[in-house]
Amino acid sequence: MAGYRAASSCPERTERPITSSSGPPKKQAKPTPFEQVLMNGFDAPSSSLYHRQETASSRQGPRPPAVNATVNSTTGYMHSITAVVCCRVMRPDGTGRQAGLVVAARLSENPHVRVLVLEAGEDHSADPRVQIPALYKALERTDADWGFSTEPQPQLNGRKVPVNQGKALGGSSSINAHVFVPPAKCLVDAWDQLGNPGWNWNALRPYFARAYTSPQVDKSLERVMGISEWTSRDNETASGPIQTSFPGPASHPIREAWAETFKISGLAMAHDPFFESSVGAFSCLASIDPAKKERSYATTAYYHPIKNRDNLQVLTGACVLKIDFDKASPSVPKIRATSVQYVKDGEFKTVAAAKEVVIAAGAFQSPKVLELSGIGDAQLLAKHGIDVVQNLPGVGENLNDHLVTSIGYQARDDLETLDALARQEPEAIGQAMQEYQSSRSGPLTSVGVYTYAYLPLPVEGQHRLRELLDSNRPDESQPLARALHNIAERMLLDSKAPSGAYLSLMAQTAPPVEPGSGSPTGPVPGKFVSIGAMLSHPLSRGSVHIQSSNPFVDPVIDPRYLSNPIDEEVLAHHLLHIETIVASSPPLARLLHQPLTRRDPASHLVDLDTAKKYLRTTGTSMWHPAGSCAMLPRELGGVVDAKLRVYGVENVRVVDSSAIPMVSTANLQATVYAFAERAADLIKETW
Ligand SMILES: Cc1cc2nc3c(=O)[nH]c(=O)nc-3n(C[C@H](O)[C@H](O)[C@H](O)COP(=O)(O)OP(=O)(O)OC[C@H]3O[C@@H](n4cnc5c(N)ncnc54)[C@H](O)[C@@H]3O)c2cc1C
Repeated sequence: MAGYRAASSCPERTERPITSSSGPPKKQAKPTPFEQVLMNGFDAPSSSLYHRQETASSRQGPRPPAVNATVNSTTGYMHSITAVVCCRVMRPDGTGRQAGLVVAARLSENPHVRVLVLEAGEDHSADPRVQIPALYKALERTDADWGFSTEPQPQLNGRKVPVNQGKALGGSSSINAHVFVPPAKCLVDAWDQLGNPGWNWNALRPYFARAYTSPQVDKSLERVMGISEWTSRDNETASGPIQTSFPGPASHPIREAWAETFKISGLAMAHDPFFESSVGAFSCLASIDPAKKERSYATTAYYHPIKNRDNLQVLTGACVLKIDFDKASPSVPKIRATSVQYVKDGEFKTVAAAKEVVIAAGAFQSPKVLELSGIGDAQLLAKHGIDVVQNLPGVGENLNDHLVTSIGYQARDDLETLDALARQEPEAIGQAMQEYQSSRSGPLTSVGVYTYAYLPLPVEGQHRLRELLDSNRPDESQPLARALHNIAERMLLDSKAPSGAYLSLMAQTAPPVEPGSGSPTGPVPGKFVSIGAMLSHPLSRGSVHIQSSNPFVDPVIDPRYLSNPIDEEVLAHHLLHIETIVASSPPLARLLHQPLTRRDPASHLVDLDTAKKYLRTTGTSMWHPAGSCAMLPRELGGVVDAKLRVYGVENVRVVDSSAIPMVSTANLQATVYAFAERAADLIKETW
């Protein structure tokens, strides 16, 4: 560790001394008592579907571990194992992330395999903010969150966008918003078309069923829940560890109104979207245990039931620094990982990797672990004085994420919404707390997102889009961009393929506000239904790279949102479509105050230009970064092959959202669970 640069020589933005924590203090890290959380730490879902605006005072990076000593010990845990040792590095700071725990749980089913998980964060499963669904926003910028932000985004008026990532056992699944939705079939099939044989919908579908349990629904409720016309459901097969439910009150009128509204335009989802997802509207699931009304996630569902296995060790507060390798030589044909360096409790340690290292540090930090270990673009590594183990320029590239924004409409007075909680009204909080404590009911049982729709590009956008597709076709010098463009072209012009994912939220949201614009800056009086649209399959590609060889420095995250003009055009059309649906469709419009009243006057969209302007002002991350260690052919910039093995290295894999080459159609967690489940099978096959 002596080689790390002194703090003062590194950029001010993220560089911190490695001997002490710096930067503004975070919110209290210790779980607060239930009442205190509600009264003091509650940041209601509405304020909140999307992030707060980045401000100087809100920027708090992860606290670096206090490192005073240079210790290089070998734990011995991975030594002299009889059969296989999988040192699973669930990310450099630990192994508790979402995908990592799935793989650890599945691999350790074999008693002859010993698995070590290293997770930088702690186990927060007893924290009420993790358990109680509506409190997820209170975890932002706490010790359970890495608290990253992007570089300024030119297409978003130069804004830095907050991009949270869970720093906890269970990773982002411990702080996420619970929405549990599958990708569309065409999206998963596109992974195969990009050169990943066998990664298609038919192969992946059984792994969703292995990951989650589909809830039973009383027949008499199916109509009001908007699912009575599903010809098939995933109940028969889906019985995995993650418990799911239809969140919120079963008979909330938004469900039926939403289903009816889209049915009128021929866009009802004909079946359970986990069965065969295409286009249409549906009532969505949440990863909330239907009996306990608590978060069900990687830690509680995959790890807790097996935590006493003799062959599984999980270390929290263990931040991975780098992987050590035996370089290739005439006697060693391929580079081989030999050990992993990490820091825990201020001590540097090394653990031998007898079999494999599985990196699962998430889309922002798996590239960081590889680069710090000497795997990445040779020029970048040389710039930071890191010895090149494998020149792999795709590491940290191809970052893609969902951009989202929403429009808030004033609701009818009798509609149940979460706005009073969003405003932190003491009476509403007291009542919600009482309901939750006494009967596990009421507004704290969900985040207020009950319905989704996967929709194709509205017809009126198709002509202009064809022109844009032609004029922005990448040439042959950009093979990955060209391949993605060809896939997008097929999907965007196909009425059976979604390009936008819509959701309803029973509360107002507080998107970023431009000074002097006249838009409200915080929660306003009244009840609201917000309708959001996210860009399902972005073409814009960004990057995430180290900016120093010091492992305690944040990576530079630049998603380059909307840098491809096709993305802006597509999402602007979907935003306009929200206005069309709401204005012209009685089932949904009947739930809203008439004449329609928008929370923010700037969201009154009249044409494509106003929609684009609103998007640039308010667009933000939906927290679904993917693709930065992409599973792709090496000549397309791939980092791992279709068995998730890092190119040129014998025994290192990446299994997490970073390996997913194109982000899911909507929220990512269900896809990550299925991806990790399949990865575990692929790993087992080779042992
Ligand atoms: C605020 C928020 C809300 C979200 N809401 C939803 C939602 O409602 N529905 C949905 O489907 N998806 C949602 N997501 C996205 C979803 O949770 C993620 O896509 C998914 O959890 C990613 O899993 P992963 O395994 O790739 O990475 P992660 O779950 O982020 O795991 C990475 C892990 O690696 C650890 N780590 C990193 N570096 C190191 C290191 N050097 N050493 C040791 N450990 C390290 C991290 O601490 C973390 O635990 C949300 C995400 C966030 C952040």
